[in-house]
Amino acid sequence: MTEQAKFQVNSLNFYYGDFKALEDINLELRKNQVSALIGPSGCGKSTFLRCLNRMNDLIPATRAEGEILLDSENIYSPSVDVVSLRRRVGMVFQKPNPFPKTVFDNVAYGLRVNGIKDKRLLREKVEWNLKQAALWDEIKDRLNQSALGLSGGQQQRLCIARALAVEPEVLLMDEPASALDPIATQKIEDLIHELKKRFTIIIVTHNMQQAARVSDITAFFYMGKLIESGDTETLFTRPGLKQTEDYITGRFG
Ligand SMILES: Nc1ncnc2c1ncn2[C@@H]1O[C@H](COP(=O)(O)OP(=O)(O)OP(=O)(O)O)[C@@H](O)[C@H]1O
Repeated sequence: MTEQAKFQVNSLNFYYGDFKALEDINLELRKNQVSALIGPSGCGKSTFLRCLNRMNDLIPATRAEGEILLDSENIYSPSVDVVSLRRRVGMVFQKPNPFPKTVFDNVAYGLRVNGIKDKRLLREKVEWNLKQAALWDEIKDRLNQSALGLSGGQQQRLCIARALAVEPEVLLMDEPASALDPIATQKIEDLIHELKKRFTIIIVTHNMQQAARVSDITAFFYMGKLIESGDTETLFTRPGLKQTEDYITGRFG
């Protein structure tokens, strides 16, 4: 594992029952970088992303082989506490999924779970995280209103604030902007750019322009295999393999 690596994935296979959804994945994901996972529908991007915080464990009859090192510790080793793993490796989903609670309570939720009771400290932390998610200015007067009344883009940034509140080290994002309009998408992309200074970010996207805009490295998956990965600019301008070139130029997928 290199000095810059946050995750080192070695010989990862993943199965849903008898179906092998990921085959022999080897990949380094670096600290304070944005890594984009691209590839046609069904190629295993989301499955791979969900391996990184063992969210797939929640799906019955699934099985992982190989290892995923997070700061040198295999997250699949029996001694790993999955709850604390998921605290370290937070996740934001495609569809914004705020709790049916107030804006304030959505962000305060994880803080309270972490044992913070002091009202002033809670308020400070909620404000800080909403600022981190570039949402504070828009909604500071609506903290006590339902999160469900926010726009889709605001809800997604609220979900990011909620994920950040538990102070993760890594943020997994599964198509975080695919349900949003171009302006809200731009805000999420700007935010990703800011957040990578403090976090390691791994994003699944169907949008290749978005991968090219936001990521430092890109990994191209096809039918459960990692075909090619590397520096985003190089991958998009001088891909090493014909399969990658065909995909990024829109010849298939
Ligand atoms: N819960 C599940 N049970 C069984 N098979 C699954 C499950 N989730 C995904 N798969 C299968 O695993 C393969 C990879 O799916 P995955 O969702 O990881 O692909 P993806 O690249 O993220 O696709 P998309 O871009 O459409 O979201 C597919 O063949 C899919 O049908």
